[in-house]
Amino acid sequence: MRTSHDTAAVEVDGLRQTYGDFEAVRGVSFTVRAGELFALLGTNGAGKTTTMDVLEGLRPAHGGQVRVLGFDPYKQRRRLRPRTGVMLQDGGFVGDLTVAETVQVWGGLSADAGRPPVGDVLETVGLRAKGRTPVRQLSGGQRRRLDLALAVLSRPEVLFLDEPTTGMDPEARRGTWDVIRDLRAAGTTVLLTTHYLEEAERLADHLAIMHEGTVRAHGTVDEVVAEAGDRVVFRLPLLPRGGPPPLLGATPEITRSGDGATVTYTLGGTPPDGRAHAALRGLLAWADEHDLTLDRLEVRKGTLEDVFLRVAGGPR
Ligand SMILES: Nc1ncnc2c1ncn2[C@@H]1O[C@H](COP(=O)(O)OP(=O)(O)OP(=O)(O)O)[C@@H](O)[C@H]1O
Repeated sequence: MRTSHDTAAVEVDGLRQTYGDFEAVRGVSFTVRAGELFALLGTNGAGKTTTMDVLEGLRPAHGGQVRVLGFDPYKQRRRLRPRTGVMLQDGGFVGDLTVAETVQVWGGLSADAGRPPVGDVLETVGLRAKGRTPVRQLSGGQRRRLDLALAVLSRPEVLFLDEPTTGMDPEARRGTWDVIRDLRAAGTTVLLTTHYLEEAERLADHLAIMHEGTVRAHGTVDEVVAEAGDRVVFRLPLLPRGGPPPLLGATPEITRSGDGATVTYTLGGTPPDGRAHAALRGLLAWADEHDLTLDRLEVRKGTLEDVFLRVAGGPR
C-alpha cells in the first residue's frame, strides 16, 4: 500500500548521534513527504551518512526521534525492511558472481512474487549487456548501477540512496537520474545524499544542506537559492578613491587582477524583487558622478553553489 502525498514518509526530529565523545549529528530535523524526492547535501563529514545509517536502521538514534513509514527504523527493522530499499556507498558484492547471478541471489533474499525478470532489471539500469560479466570486472560506475538495481529490486516504498552517482560518467549519471525520476513518478519516496549540486537541482522536491552536524539551509530548490540573493557584478580598470559605495546595505566585494578589479554585490533580503533595480539605480548614479563606465555589468541570480559555499564557510 502506498502512502498519500501529504503524509510524512520520513520524519527526523532533533536527531543526535555520537561516536565516542564526538557528536557527529547535533540536532537535525527534516521531513520527507510520501512520494517526494529529498536531497541531503553537505560538506565532507557533515553527518549525512550517519543520518542515513540511522534512517536505514543500522544504528539506534542517540537523541531525538526518527520515523520511517511511522516505524522506529532500528527497533522495528524487521517490519520496515521489506518496504525500504537501500543503496549504500559501498555495496560489498561477491566478485566471482556474474551481474545476472548477483541480481538473482539478491532477489531470492526478499519474498515478492511480482518481482520483474533479471533482464528487465538490468535493462532499467543500463547493464543488460553486462549480465554475464563477473562483478569484479565492473567499473566503479557500473558497480553503482548494480547497487541501484539491487536497491529497487523489491520495489520499495522508501528508497535511500547514498551518493548514487558517484564515480559515474556524465552519460551514466543522466541515465541514473532518469531511473530515479521514473521511480519517483511511480510513487516511490526517495531520500538521497549527493555532492553533485546539479543532481539535487534536477531531482529534488526539497533539500537540506548540512554542515558540521546541523542543517544550515533547507526548503525547495527555489527557496534555498533565493537565500543566496541576487548578484550585481562589474569590472573597472581602476578603482576611484573611496571605492564603490555600499548598496542597499550590501558592501562590495573586490577582487583585483592584472587588468583592474571585479566588484560584486550580494543583495540579500526578501522579497528579492526590485532590489536589483534599486541597487543599479544607485550604482549608475555613482558611476556618472565619477565619470566611470562599468564594464561587463551584469545582474545574476544566486545559485545553489553560492548557498553551499556560504554554508561551508560558516561558523560552527
Ligand atoms: N565510525 C566512526 N567513528 C568515529 N567517527 C566517525 C565514524 N563515522 C563517521 N565519523 C565522523 O562523523 C562525522 C560525520 O561523518 P559522515 O560519514 O556521517 O559524514 P558525511 O556527511 O557523510 O561525509 P562525506 O560527505 O565526506 O561522505 C565525520 O567527522 C566523521 O569523521
